[in-house]
Formats: sequence, structure tokens, C-alpha cells
Amino acid sequence: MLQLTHSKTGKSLEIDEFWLRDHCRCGECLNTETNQRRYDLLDLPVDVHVLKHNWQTTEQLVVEWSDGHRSTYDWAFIYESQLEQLISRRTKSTALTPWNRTIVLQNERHLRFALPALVVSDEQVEQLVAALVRYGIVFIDDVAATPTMTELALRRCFPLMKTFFGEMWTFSDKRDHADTAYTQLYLGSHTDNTYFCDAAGLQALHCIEHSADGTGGENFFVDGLHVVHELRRRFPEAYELLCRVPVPAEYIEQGEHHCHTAPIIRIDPLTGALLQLRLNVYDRAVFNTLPQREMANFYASLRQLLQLVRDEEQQWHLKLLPGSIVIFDNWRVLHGRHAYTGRRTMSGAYVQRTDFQSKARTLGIID
Ligand SMILES: C[N+](C)(C)CCCC[C@H](N)C(=O)O
Ligand SMILES: O=C(O)CCC(=O)C(=O)O
Repeated sequence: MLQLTHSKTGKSLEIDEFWLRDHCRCGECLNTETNQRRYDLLDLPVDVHVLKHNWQTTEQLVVEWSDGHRSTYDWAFIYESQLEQLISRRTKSTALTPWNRTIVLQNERHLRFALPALVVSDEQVEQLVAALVRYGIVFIDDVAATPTMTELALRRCFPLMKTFFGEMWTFSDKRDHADTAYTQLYLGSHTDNTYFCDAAGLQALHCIEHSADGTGGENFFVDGLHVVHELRRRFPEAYELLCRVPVPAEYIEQGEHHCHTAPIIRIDPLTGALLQLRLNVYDRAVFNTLPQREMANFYASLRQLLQLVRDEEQQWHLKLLPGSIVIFDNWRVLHGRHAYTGRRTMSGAYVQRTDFQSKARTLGIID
């Protein structure tokens, strides 16, 4: 281990010498155009160690290595590349606002964006992405109620995720797919794609039509971040179990059979923050990942989570009207729909999690 002390701040670090050699930033070790290392890890001698090191300036460290290599490091690079700083940045940079109905209604003005302004202003797009990170739900208003304009509005903000439902999809009660969404039935709060190994990061919905003689069809949204915090506070054993027990999900139709098994709650191992809530009671496959003697405990824990989700105070009920697109974080916010009558047509799309995060990261919104 190499002891380093930064003379200006007095901060000290103990650095693994192999790690430091593996993080040489010179052009021989790192392709600075592609940010890729130019060597295989096995090319570095296992016993590589520091022969000599000295501070060229208060900010720059020069190291002579036992394999004959010479490296120059910025103190800031070494310091910022440590676990402690990563956790600190991650905790600070994703300042989220967990909400229940009261809180989200108090903040609704921060969630609404007009398409004309989004089209002409990158700053508006940036504010939309920031609100989506913070609250997990935003709206784009003043959108002509067509799939084409819905697509234009969404592509202004994010690339779209292609699945067997399509890249843009339009659905109604027409049985285009073997799913309850393609009926007039009630859908309780859920997240989509629990049967995909990588559930859509965002989902967008635009009600482009609901016939005047139609009834029902209101949507409701629940902040899974707020619910998970409540579960952890009030039912810590249930929280721990739902973070641990893998739950199988599946989607089956002609030519498609998707399965994925993972816990309902996924936590960031470094920060303990919620990474993903994966909750859809309808799309559950045969539950066979626990011995029968542990089933009662699992169902009791799942009921506690669902009762929190179903709590009216958590639910934001609203009728999606033609002209307004809702975009929500499908790894955090649950959505549902009341049963309806009449002709109701929804248009929308998914956005990959990595594309949502990349957009937010390139805008400096998340780490
Ligand atoms: C959104 N769209 C209508 C295209 C698909 C709906 C898929 C619904 C599925 N039960 C799930 O929860 O993922
Ligand atoms: O029809 C709606 O409003 C939503 C349908 C739904 O929940 C889904 O597609 O996942």
C-alpha cells in the first residue's frame, strides 16, 4: 500500500499499488480518445510496486514503477476515484423527492412542460430530465393527440426502446397482445416489464382518444420510492425479505416467452438507496424460489408492501387527457388504470434505463 498525503489539504489516502499502476492515465496505458485501457490486466506484473514517488507540484504525483513504467497522477483524480467520494457524490447528486399525493400536488407546477418550449429550448429539456430524476414523473403538454406528435415530443427528450410491443406503441381494447392492458379492465398499481432482464427505465403514455360516451379510464400513480421508505420504516423484516427473495415473472404470447426472476426491491449496495422497484402482481410466474415452509412469510411481506401501495394517500389519481403525455420512471413509479368503457386509445413508448441515465449524466444531473 502507498501512503499519500496532499500537502495543501492535509488529506491522506492509503492506495493499493497495483490499483494505482492499473490507473495510469498516460497515452501508453489509456486510449484517451476512447477512454479504454490499451492493455490486458494480465500484462501487468502481479507484484508491480512503487520504486520511487515524489510530488512534482502540490497537485501532481510522479511514480517510478518496478516494471520500468513512469506515471504522473493528479491528486484530484486519485482522491475522486475512491469509494468514499463515489458514495458521497451518488448520495448528493441524486437528490430525490419522495412523494405521496399531497406532496406531488404541491409540486405539480415543477412537473409540467409545454412542447413548444421544449422544441426550442435545450434548457427546458434539461429541466424536464432533472424533474424526472427528482420526482420520477413529468408531463409534456400542448401535444397534438396523434402518435406522430407523441413520438416527436418523446424523441426530443430521449431515444426510444424497441420491444416486441414496438418502438412507439398505440393500444386500446383491441387484443393486439395477450395482456390485460389490451382490454377495458382495471389494472392495479404496477411497474412494467418485470419479465424483462432490463425493464424499461421510463414509460410514456398519451391518451390520444377517449370517446365522449366513455367512462372511467382514469390513471393513478404511486411513488415506489416513498412506499419503499415507508416499508423499511414500518415493516423492516418485510423490507429485508423483499430485497432478498427472487420473484419469477413471465410474459407469454404467440412467438414471445419472456421470463425474469429477481427480488421486488433492488437496493444500491454502496448507498443503500432504492435502485429499482419491480412490482407487478399480475405478471408473476409460478412462485418456486422458496421452500413451502417460507411461503407464508413471503406472502405476508408482499401484502404489507401492497397495502402501502394501495393506500389512498399514496395514490395520485388523474385522467390523462388528449394533449398531455405523462412520462414516469418505471423503476420507481407505479402506475395503474381504472376500468373503462367507450373507445380509448393510448399512445406511448418505453425508454431504456441506460439511455435515461446517460441523458441525465451528460446533462450533469446525476453522477
Ligand atoms: C405499454 N404496453 C401497452 C405497450 C405494454 C403493456 C405491457 C403490460 C405488461 N403486463 C407489463 O406490465 O409490462
Ligand atoms: O391503459 C393505461 O392507461 C395503462 C396501461 C398500463 O398500465 C400498461 O400499459 O402498463
